[in-house]
Amino acid sequence: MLQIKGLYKSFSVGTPLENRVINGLDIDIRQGEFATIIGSNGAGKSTFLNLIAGTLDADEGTIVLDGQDITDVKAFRRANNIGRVHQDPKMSVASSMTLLENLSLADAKGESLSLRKAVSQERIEGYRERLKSLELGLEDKLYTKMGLLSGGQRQGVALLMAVMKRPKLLLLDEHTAALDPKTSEIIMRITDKLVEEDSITTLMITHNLKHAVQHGTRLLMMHEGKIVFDVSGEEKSKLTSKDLIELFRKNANEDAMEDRSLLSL
Ligand SMILES: Nc1ncnc2c1ncn2[C@@H]1O[C@H](COP(=O)(O)OP(=O)(O)OP(=O)(O)O)[C@@H](O)[C@H]1O
Repeated sequence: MLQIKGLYKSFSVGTPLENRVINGLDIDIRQGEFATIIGSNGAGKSTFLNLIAGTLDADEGTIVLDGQDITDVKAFRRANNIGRVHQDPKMSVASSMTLLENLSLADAKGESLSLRKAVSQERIEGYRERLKSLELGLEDKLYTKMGLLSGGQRQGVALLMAVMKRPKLLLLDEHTAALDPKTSEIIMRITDKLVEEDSITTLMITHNLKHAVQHGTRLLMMHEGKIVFDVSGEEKSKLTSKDLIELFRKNANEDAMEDRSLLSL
């Protein structure tokens, strides 16, 4: 489904601040896989997702999504097939617009202006049903501005919007990191539900080692711009947070042990 070969990305090239962030990364993600991605601060996780989404251009390498080479495809075109949720809700939803306006915008993604349909009562009822299934009390808030909703409610809506057009790929960039532990569990339950409903191929960056082992079908550890550990299936399901700390010790340097990953067990 997603094949990445020989990916490189550096910042500030040719200056004393040159930073080689992605260093020959190869990965093949199969259809329907849900991979959690962990790694110490600065390992290149967000840069990796930015390169897939096209918000950053790769220096070298190829990215193939569902058989199509998208390496040179612009980010706004890739967005037709790639849904994304960020840590900051402001990057995924329009805070000054109502919930209904946000949902209808997501619903119209990829359609030309002339083909966009008016929001019918039937559509509104459809949105209400989907919102109800999130169990976040959003079904009666269609005319509320997004900025007035709680952080958890906004991330729930952001997830719903990201999967609304059944994307080929869903990218989650620490989408629960800004939430309190209880709300973060609720958002992870919703994540699992939405991903499973449509078998969406998903990549999720997390600093929460418990989430990394409890969710998804595959786990990837990044270090210095490469995948240094890759486990799936039964092996993944047997993995514990403690095993991950051991793996950090083995695969990363001592600095990695100091970072906030260990605070989120
Ligand atoms: N647009 C950019 N311009 C310059 N440097 C950047 C840019 N984006 C990322 N970097 C640098 O690349 C390195 C890796 O950053 P990245 O955000 O990918 O790491 P990460 O693994 O997601 O870290 P964290 O867990 O802290 O979010 C960092 O040193 C960062 O400062």
